[in-house]
Amino acid sequence: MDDAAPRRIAFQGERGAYGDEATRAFFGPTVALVPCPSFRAVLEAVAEGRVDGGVLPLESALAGPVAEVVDLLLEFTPRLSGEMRLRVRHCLLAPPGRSLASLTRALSHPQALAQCSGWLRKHHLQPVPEVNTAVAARRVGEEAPAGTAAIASRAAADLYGLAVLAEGIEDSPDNATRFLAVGPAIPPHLGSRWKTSVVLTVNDGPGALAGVLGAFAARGVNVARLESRPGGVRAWDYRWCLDVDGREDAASVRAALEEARSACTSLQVLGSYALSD
Ligand SMILES: O=C(O)C(=O)C[C@]1(C(=O)O)C=C[C@@H](O)C=C1
Repeated sequence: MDDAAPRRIAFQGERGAYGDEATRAFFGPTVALVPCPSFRAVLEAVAEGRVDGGVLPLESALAGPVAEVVDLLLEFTPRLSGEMRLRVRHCLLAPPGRSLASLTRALSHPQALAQCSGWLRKHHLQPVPEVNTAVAARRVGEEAPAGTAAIASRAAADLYGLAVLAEGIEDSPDNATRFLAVGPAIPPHLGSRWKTSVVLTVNDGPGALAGVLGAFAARGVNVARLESRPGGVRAWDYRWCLDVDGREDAASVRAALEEARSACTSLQVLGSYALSD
């Protein structure tokens, strides 16, 4: 990689998406942004070395995991190179001149629709899924469909010539999304806190998962996330995704992983990465 050249980082969506904002927050304003049509396309670009890295949303504080991304990370197992939390402040956007009363539908990414579901119910707007918030904003800007607004960022309003009819329409002021940087490019300015992500399967039986968790508890290692995904060997077997605080090579984490491994049918460390402050 040429050190002087800006790093090429892929994200899902178009300019004005939250992935765009997260990529610039991670890598700085001089990053070369590579918009991709899907989360899978981001990981393919990273795997094939066409970009230096990618940025993906993993989980929302309000709407929970982005299941597609969780599964794609298990499929591609890219290098995990950093984590950040982005405060997500949604706006209701419409072509200039439209009033809130004239609207019946709101187009957006399913995660954004979920994060604003209370507000949409209150204003009798039907949620309509679109692949990305910025794509929703561009479509509403270009096609101006009758009665239709988009939910996206204020930056998307400016980019696509839309008016902001309401701002901060997410159902909680704590709305934020955890983004992961993947691939060889390590974001600059990460902090001193680290996490390690692990995926494991256990035998079906009493205490199997408790045995795994106990290995971390006994060494004072905090389990920050525990999530189950389908896709074990047989139907109704689960893959458990764990994030624990600390680096894989820290003595406590290493010892906990070793003990946990003996209680698992499989255990794979996906990687350790630092968090932005
Ligand atoms: O649609 C976007 O703008 C995205 O970047 C995707 C995404 C997501 O999938 O969670 C990212 C952050 C917000 O939570 C809403 C949507």
